[in-house]
Amino acid sequence: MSASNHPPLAVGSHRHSQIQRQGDASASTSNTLSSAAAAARREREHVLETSTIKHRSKTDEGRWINTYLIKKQLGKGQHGDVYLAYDHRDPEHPQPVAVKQMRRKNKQDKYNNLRRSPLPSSPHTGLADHVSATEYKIRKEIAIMKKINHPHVVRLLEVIDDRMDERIYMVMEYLGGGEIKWRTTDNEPALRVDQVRRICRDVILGLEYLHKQGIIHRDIKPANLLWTEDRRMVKIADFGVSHYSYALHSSHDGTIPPEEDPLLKDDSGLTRFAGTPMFLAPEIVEGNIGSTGDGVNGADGAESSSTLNQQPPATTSLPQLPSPSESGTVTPAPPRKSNITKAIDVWAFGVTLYGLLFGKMPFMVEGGTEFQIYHAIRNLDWNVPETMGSDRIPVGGRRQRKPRKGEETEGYLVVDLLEKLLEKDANKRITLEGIKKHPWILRDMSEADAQNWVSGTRKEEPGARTPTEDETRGAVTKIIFSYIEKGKRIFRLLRPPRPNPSAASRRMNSPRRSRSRKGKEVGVQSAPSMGLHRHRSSAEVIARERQKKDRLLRAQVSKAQLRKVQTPPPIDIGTSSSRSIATTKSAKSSTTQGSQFEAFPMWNDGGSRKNRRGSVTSRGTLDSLQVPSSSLSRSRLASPQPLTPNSLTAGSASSSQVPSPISYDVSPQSTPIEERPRSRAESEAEAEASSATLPVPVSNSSPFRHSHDVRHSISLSQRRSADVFGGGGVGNGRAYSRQSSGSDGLALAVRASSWGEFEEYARPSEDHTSLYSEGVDNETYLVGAGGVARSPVSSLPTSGALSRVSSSISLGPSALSAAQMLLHRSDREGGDLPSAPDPASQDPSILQRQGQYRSPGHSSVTSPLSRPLYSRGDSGYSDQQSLAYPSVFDEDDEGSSLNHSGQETPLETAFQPSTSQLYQEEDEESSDDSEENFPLEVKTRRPSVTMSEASSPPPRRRRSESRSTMAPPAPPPRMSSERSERSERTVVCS
Ligand SMILES: Nc1ncnc2c1ncn2[C@@H]1O[C@H](COP(=O)(O)OP(=O)(O)OP(=O)(O)O)[C@@H](O)[C@H]1O
Repeated sequence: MSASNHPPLAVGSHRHSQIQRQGDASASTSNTLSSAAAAARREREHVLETSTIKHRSKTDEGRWINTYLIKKQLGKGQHGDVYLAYDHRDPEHPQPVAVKQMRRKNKQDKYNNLRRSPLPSSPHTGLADHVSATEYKIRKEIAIMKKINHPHVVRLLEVIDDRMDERIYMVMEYLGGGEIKWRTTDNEPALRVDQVRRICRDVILGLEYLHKQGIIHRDIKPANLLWTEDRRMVKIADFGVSHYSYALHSSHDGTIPPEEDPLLKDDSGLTRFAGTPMFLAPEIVEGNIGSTGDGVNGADGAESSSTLNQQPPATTSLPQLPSPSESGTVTPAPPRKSNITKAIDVWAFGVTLYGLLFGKMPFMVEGGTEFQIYHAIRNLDWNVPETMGSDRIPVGGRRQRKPRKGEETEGYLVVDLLEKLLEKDANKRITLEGIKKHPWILRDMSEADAQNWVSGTRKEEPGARTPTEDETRGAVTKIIFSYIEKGKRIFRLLRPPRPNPSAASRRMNSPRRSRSRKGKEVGVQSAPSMGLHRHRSSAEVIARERQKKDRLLRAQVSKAQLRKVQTPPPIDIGTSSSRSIATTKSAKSSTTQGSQFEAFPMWNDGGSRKNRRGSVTSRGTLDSLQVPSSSLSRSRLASPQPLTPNSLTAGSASSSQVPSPISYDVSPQSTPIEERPRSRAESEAEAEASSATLPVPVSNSSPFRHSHDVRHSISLSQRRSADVFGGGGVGNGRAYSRQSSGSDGLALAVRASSWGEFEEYARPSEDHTSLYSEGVDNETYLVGAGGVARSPVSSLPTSGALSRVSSSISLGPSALSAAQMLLHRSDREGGDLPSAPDPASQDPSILQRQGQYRSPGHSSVTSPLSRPLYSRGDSGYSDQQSLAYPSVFDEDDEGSSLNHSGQETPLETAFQPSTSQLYQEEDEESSDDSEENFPLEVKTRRPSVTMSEASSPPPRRRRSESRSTMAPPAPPPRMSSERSERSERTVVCS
């Protein structure tokens, strides 16, 4: 990037920049738009916190995460990848944003099972303590960024933190100018001196604001200073190692800061040695050098920084420091919080200024190790080249005679400022206030501007905000509630059907039944809840279970009777919109003609949407049925009758409409009522109405059918089919859930028994509460059957394999006998039971797909419970087969079939892979992105050195200590001259 390409830069102050912008009539429309958008964003008071990923898809345009269309990779840091995305909240004017996506756990977390030391007093300490070290850091970064609102600091706009997702997404304002390029490939300065000055002004203002907020950035360097798109302003980015100091915050005006997020105040993860080696202040590196026992600077790093005041003469020959291997064990110095002051940001700013002016680092040691760099930082003096900036302004040497007042050269002023910035004694180092008044910074400012500039930024910038009380509970509270919420959802998913006619009919008839509750209960009450009530007393549990057993036993008997009288006749409705699997792929445009329609319409839904445990039954199918208003009367429920062709009309056009994933904000007026995107509440209400009015073809003598929502009955059947027989629902054919890939008859039956056919046998191994229970360790998270669903690890065996293992291990003899009973019964009952047409039988492509594991004799199936889709002889299907189809289990159920508008998502979206597969794809995709699209744009950083004392598990440290006493550790890394940028990476060590 050549400096001459830049438009003239505004003077660094925000105010000045604005003035200049106003005067710049030639500003492009896009710039105007983007600054208007930026202004609008600035007005946004609070950082949005989104706990659910409702929409995730991959289209030709890019990847979608909720409202964000992710376009290209902007950068790659040690903490995550940053992408350019467009916020389509306003589809007319998508706004560019930067989305940083970070994994909650890195490999080290996964294998080391790191635990944070306890948080300070907080009611939520226990849970917060369970997050991984990486997630803890991410949350800290978020907590810090949530406090920030300043024109010279990158703003956080939204945090998407879905506990079911392995990643956390930080949506930030987009800075289109990218990182400051401070040197050319020839190691020459890339910027003019006046440009450097303007950058400095911006950084000073940003830093000043941060310090007043009690935030020490700790990683100031050119790479963390980003240009706005028009390159008129620079903002400070990357708070990955930043530290919030309560004392610093309160010291500025003597007031007690408002209640802060407990994470902010928690210093348990504070590492003294964090930042980028080349930019580390002497007071930070001193302990590191001292701890090597090299005898140069003291042994323990605990000496006062004032003892470093002696400035050794500049020299090119460095004393060779003994490597840790020569000096014995490396004893990490205890963290000295007192060293972590705002002075370290001032030092790093000095190093940055030096780099911008001269195109090199002040303490660069050609070919030296990091230890030698630290030694240079602490002990050696710096020198200056003859010229500075790309405009090659003469400097005049390091030691200059003081000119008369008013006759100072630019070179003299620069050196004077650098002297004060690169002062090794932190106590003597210039402060930000001093820097603001320095003549070089004030140079070329009018007196009025200078006065304005010096009078400084207020502590609370316009638009700056104090976190609300809610926010103060912030990240930690979020963790808890999201755990609880997800837990509740799982509970609902696993709750068994309650065959209590009076209660159910009461529920159905109650006008006060809340919509949301209706929506959530639909189709989810078929799994056992045994073992889920962990916190109940055992007596209570036993009593409850006994009652439940009795109830269920009665229900079983009635169900069996019920099945025998239940024969839904096929109904041809001509142009129904029921969709088979074959229509799935082309569903965007298709309206299936003349297909058969069954009294169990969802059976014909055939994979047109995700058929997964706990999901709402087909919206499309329900939509397609326009039940006459007469049938909407509740009284029909009391005496349900089979559907007749006349009672149904096809409404396929509306149901097959696939909305744009971004269209949920479209106003109702703009689209016909049937086609307009619907809210979730609306769709739930509709689904509820449809299901409530669909006559159920059951005998009047069955008291239980009345008590069930139709969707309950059907999705229960579907689910049982899917779960018991290791495959998709009847219509779906293949919609695998993670827990549904049993491979042999007995295993299948075991799973069936555990899924509620014999509900007294719970599925302890697949009990989802184990995922979320507090006492679960990382091992369980990773290898537990359910844990796979939320902690996908590529190296683990397939979920099917895990499920089988866990099932067979954890179910005892009683469960096995129950399974055998089930098998026996399914064999016995299979022939007598009513049949529903298999969509596969109507669709050759499905037959072809299923042909590998399904005998033609099974082309017609009955209630999935009564007649297994796959007989014992079929012995399920292999994991390989299951891999051929996407798993749809772990998508959020709100987002699985309905988008924000409540409409069905495009079918490709609905039939999307599991989260882990998505991750894999995303990984592949990100590498693709970086390789194909932006080979030159991606900045790859080397991973940091992490020697955090706080985050290292003690036993491991002891082992490494003992190892290091026995065998010499590897020599320290060499700092090569060619790869000097290595020193720019961020390190986190204590
Ligand atoms: N808001 C943004 N707008 C544009 N680009 C950005 C933005 N934030 C980050 N980037 C780009 O992404 C890169 C990495 O981002 P960031 O520094 O936040 O990640 P990191 O993991 O903390 O990296 P590191 O700690 O190694 O510096 C940046 O250097 C920058 O190029």
